[in-house]
Amino acid sequence: MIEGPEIVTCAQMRAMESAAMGSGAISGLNLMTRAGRAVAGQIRLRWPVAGRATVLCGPGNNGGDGYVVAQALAQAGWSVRVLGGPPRPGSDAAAARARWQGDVHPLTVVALRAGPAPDLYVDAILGTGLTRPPEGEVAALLAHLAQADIPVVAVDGPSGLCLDSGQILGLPRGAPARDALRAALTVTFDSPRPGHLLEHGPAACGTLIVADIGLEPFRVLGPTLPRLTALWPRPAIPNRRPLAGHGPWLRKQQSAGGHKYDHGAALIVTGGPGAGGAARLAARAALRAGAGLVTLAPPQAAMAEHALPPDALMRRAIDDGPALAKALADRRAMALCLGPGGGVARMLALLPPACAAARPMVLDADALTALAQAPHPLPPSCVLTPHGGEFARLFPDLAQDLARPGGPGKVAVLRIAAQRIGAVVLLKGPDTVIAAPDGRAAIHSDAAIPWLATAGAGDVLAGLITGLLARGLPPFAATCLAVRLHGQAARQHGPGLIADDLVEALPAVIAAWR
Ligand SMILES: NC(=O)C1=CN([C@@H]2O[C@H](COP(=O)(O)OP(=O)(O)OC[C@H]3O[C@@H](n4cnc5c(N)ncnc54)[C@H](O)[C@@H]3O)[C@@H](O)[C@H]2O)[C@@H](O)CC1
Ligand SMILES: Nc1ncnc2c1ncn2[C@@H]1O[C@H](COP(=O)(O)OP(=O)(O)O)[C@@H](O)[C@H]1O
Ligand SMILES: [K+]
Repeated sequence: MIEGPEIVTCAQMRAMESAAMGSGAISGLNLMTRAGRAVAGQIRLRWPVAGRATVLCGPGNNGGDGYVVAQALAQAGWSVRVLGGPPRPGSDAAAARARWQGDVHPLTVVALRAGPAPDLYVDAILGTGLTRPPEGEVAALLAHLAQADIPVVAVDGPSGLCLDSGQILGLPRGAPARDALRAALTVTFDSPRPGHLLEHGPAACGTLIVADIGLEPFRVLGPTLPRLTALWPRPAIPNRRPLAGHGPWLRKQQSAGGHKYDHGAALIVTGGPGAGGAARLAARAALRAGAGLVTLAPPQAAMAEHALPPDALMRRAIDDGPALAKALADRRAMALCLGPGGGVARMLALLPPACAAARPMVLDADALTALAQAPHPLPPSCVLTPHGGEFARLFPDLAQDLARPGGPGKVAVLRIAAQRIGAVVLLKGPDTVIAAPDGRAAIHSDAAIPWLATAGAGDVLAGLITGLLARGLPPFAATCLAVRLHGQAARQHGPGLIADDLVEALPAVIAAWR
């Protein structure tokens, strides 16, 4: 299957920790020691010359990790100053604090300012135990770290970032996180959490490192917790969970024979006169994805506009619903793409026969608006690719949940959307989230490729998915692979990208991944 490393929620992480401790094989203090030492190791890798560190330790286990970091850095010759809040008596954090041989100053801005300026701060104030927006002294400390021109290393996550939703608690959703803490480096444990990759997460975390602390044997992902994977970034997790192979698909080895029809055919419906560009981008991408035959379907009045390169594109006039139904009676018309530049009225007319044909299908742009206006049962193997506005038209109640601070977060909302509509749903944006009706989900962070937000990029994505569907890839896998190809094409091209470049960059991406 085409999947990336597993992402675990905070609750799953706690369940793994409990399972590990319950097995008797490892204690909480052991785990804390591994976690803290992993952070110290990453610091020493990046700052090889021992310097000064100020470690801020909160009252919970995140703070406990912090005392271990302090001890490990001090042993390596660092000059370490520790600020700490009182841990719960008898807790692992209290035990870790007792092992720290130096002073512990109060966890206050006054104490922070009283010491010499360090070379780096270690933020071990709050991790997965964050339950409310930081306020008072904690909020003041975080504001101080955010403004200081000194690198911050975050333990598990920057304090204040919800590691499930990716929202900085206390900031309105979607608000720029300019004044919030931005770590230079975040070291988390076992697997990324959704919040490292969603919303404010990527900017707040800086470089994300995932350290193995030996929890793998205690992975307790029951059937009620379907897989959530990271398509990008791909954190280095030592010795396990390599990105599963998509090479055969990229090499076109899955097909039974060598004929172009054996590689699948796709029909890309275009808009009326003057509105064919979006569908052309989608069609070119479907060809690059390896579909054997791609046909553009404009209305008769726009046919002449499509007598353009690439000559590899076929054309077939489709004026109305009956004409589409006739075209789809040809068994070779394998997969369908409806929406890019399509026009809402045309999509309203074509959606019913398209759904009736029960072919693998991508609905994008105007087809999504049409579907919102005239809800229609979808056939199996459908993929919907809305941006935020289209999503709100299709799922107004879920869009409100998404916008609510402290709400359920994108992954949970997308899972509900996919199950409700019975199709794979991909929500585009600076983080792309994909969910299938059976609960499988994936995240691709586009935060590092802002130049991908360019007109037509979504059309290319719709075409890529259609091309892979035409070749027989199941909808969730086709969508995940298309998103990875799309993102990597943007990454390899770099700034200055226009949507046409994405299409042309695909062969190099495929060549590198095969
Ligand atoms: N779960 C696991 O498998 C492991 C967890 N470890 C560490 O343990 C951390 C989780 O520890 P905890 O569950 O103790 O949680 P935290 O240490 O993240 O925070 C819990 C404490 O912070 C308080 N708190 C929550 N929100 C606050 C706010 N806005 N302002 C002030 N105080 C606030 C809570 O009341 C509680 O006292 C992880 O982030 C990680 O660093 C590691 O030791 C290794 C293994
Ligand atoms: N801020 C961003 N950073 C990076 N990529 C983004 C950002 N916003 C949107 N994208 C990506 O850009 C593409 C835009 O798609 P879409 O909104 O459908 O545009 P269009 O309809 O013009 O093709 C999607 O792949 C989306 O994930
Ligand atoms: K932290």
